[in-house]
Amino acid sequence: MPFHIVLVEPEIPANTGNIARTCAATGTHLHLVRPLGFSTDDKVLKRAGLDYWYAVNITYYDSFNEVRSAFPEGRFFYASTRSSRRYSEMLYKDGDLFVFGKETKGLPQSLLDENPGQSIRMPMTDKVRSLNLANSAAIVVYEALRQTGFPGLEG
Ligand SMILES: C[S@@+](CC[C@H](N)C(=O)[O-])C[C@H]1O[C@@H](n2cnc3c(N)ncnc32)[C@H](O)[C@@H]1O
Repeated sequence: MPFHIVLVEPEIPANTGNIARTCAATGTHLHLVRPLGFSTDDKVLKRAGLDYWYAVNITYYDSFNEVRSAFPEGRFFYASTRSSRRYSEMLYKDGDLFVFGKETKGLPQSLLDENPGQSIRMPMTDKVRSLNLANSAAIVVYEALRQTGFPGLEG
């Protein structure tokens, strides 16, 4: 079973394009929750995903609840700078879903409150407020892949 990256209302096309490329490279499915801050025809979006779009399994939703409904048995992990749990402490398994917030505001606090124990954080210095969204997604998915032995990947 693949891993899943869920982007809630992403705003910057280059980030989503970059994440799409990571998904193509890792066999991870990409889920985009509207509204998006860009058109799916956006040139920056396309360029950031290079010519790998054909290899991305991508689904669109009108709300995060739709994603929850599509994966009733899914294990959701919420990446947030407001979490106190280090991302590498969690034990991931095939089929897990990783949820990321929008670039300006992150995930709604209500989502984190409704899912206690399921949020994760990448440690940082106190010099920055957050990591870049695309970098965050790559860090988390590669940790999950590392833990599960990089199934289906070469090298
Ligand atoms: C640019 S950040 C959002 C910044 C927002 N001001 C906040 O504090 O959440 C976009 C997304 O990247 C992820 N992210 C960035 N840095 C992170 C970190 N250190 N730990 C966990 N997630 C992070 C989160 O999913 C966040 O919603």
